[in-house]
Amino acid sequence: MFSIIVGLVIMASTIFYYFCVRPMNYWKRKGVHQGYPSWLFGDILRNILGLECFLITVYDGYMNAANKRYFGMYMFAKPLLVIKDPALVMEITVKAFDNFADHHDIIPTEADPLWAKSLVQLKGEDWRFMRPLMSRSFSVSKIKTMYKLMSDCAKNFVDHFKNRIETSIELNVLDVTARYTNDVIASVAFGVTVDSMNNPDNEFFQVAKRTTDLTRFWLNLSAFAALVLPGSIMKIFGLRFFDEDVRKYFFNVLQDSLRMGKDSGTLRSQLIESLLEAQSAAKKDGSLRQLDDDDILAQSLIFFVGGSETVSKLIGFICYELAMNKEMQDRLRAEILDVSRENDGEITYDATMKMEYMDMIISESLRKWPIMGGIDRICTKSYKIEPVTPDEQPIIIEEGTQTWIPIWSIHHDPKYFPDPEKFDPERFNEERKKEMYPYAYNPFGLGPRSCLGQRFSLLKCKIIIMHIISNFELEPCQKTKVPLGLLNKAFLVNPEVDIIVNMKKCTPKNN
Ligand code: HEM
Repeated sequence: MFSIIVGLVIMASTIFYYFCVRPMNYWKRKGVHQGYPSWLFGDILRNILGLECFLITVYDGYMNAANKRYFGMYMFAKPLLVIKDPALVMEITVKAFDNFADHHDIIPTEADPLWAKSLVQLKGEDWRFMRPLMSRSFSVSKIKTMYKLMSDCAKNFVDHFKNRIETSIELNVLDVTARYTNDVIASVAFGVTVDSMNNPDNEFFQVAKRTTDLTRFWLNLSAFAALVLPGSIMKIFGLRFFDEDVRKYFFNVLQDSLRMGKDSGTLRSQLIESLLEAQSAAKKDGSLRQLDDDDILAQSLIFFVGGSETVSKLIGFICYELAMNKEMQDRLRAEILDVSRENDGEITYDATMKMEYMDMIISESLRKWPIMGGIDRICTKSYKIEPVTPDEQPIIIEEGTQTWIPIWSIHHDPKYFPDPEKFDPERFNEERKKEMYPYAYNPFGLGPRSCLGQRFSLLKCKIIIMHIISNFELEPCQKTKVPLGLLNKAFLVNPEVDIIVNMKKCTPKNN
């Protein structure tokens, strides 16, 4: 009996050592700096418990690894190489793209086949096939045609508040900007008109809200579970991105929109138009790679997952910073009104693109609040990082290893952005932009896999800010949280509390 117990203890200790202790020395064995990971959970225990935002955990590790170009972390037992040095970031994302071509599976294909078809998750040849097709939908000429649709939604937003009797309104910024971004997506990606400003209970908005809430418990649980569980187990527990009813709902919306487009001879969805062209071209020439309806639906849903929360949060942070910095707000208003006067009150796409101070404000907001916080690349072909400092040795990154580009940390590193907590749009004036450390500013990622929606997001953001600032004054109120930090339970950039500011109608005097 005694020997059985001893045997079991030895077996349990050996298993524990091999699965929970030994993996936490992976980077040490390679001579790479690492922190103090805990057994089993690695460096993410506080994130799993919702005690700290993952970006802050990485930032602490980043600061502790002073003078290093990279350092190691662990997500449970999975090693993660964090790239600190902007030149090395460029090497991995651009020069060595073929070795680091893919993202890791946020949710495995087996658990959520629709999510696996979206460009964000596509891999290898499938990604190479889809990226140029999708890029057509985001060309300058396509974006220009979206200008009017976006302006209509922004005008609806402003009218909603202008028509209210109060001269000052306490605004939960993210709540209302989510409604604006929703209406834009409904219009440009699905070709339907919804009015979430005046009718926030509309079904499209309600289903979209469920899809885009990236802080929702099940999604975060799924993302953590995907680090340890095989797809088949996740499928059994229903851990996925898109619920079946969400898929069905948007599939029907898309089908209706296509049918109506065919009947009237005009298809309003800019995105679908390009994909449908590709679908019928592939059918005609009998190409091996056909596009099915789920391929198209998956790309439309990216607008929600990649492009809804991100843009509404960016607008939210800009409103917050402008409310906190009245002089900057006044200067921006003056620029907008000047451009408007020059164009007889009608601001065009080209005029919007010429607003220099607007660009500075948005760039600095994305510097201080880089919505994605970081990006990953999976090593798809093993790669050697050559040493450049005396204390470095060559390291081989093995195939399958995950790397992390800590955008938040780099954007908050005083070495690249002095006084990083200060909101200072002057960092992006023509003179200082030239002095900026190369590859340190990357809110949209970089290289062939950088954000496809960059142009679209910036335009959508400029249009609404233009409408808000030319009609209202923003100022902090009692409920405005100062300073504003990050939400602990979120993985990426989320404000710790609602962003609440006062919005006052502009009087002719302050116009
Ligand atoms: C403020 C808004 C946004 C920010 C800050 C942002 C940021 C990012 C970042 C950092 C990446 C990863 C890039 C990389 O790995 O190098 C990304 C990827 C992507 N984004 Fe965005 N994004 C925004 C809005 C949008 C919008 C509105 C759309 C679509 C309508 C969009 C579509 C995509 C797609 C499709 C990818 C994957 C590209 C690929 O893998 O080829 N994003 N975005």
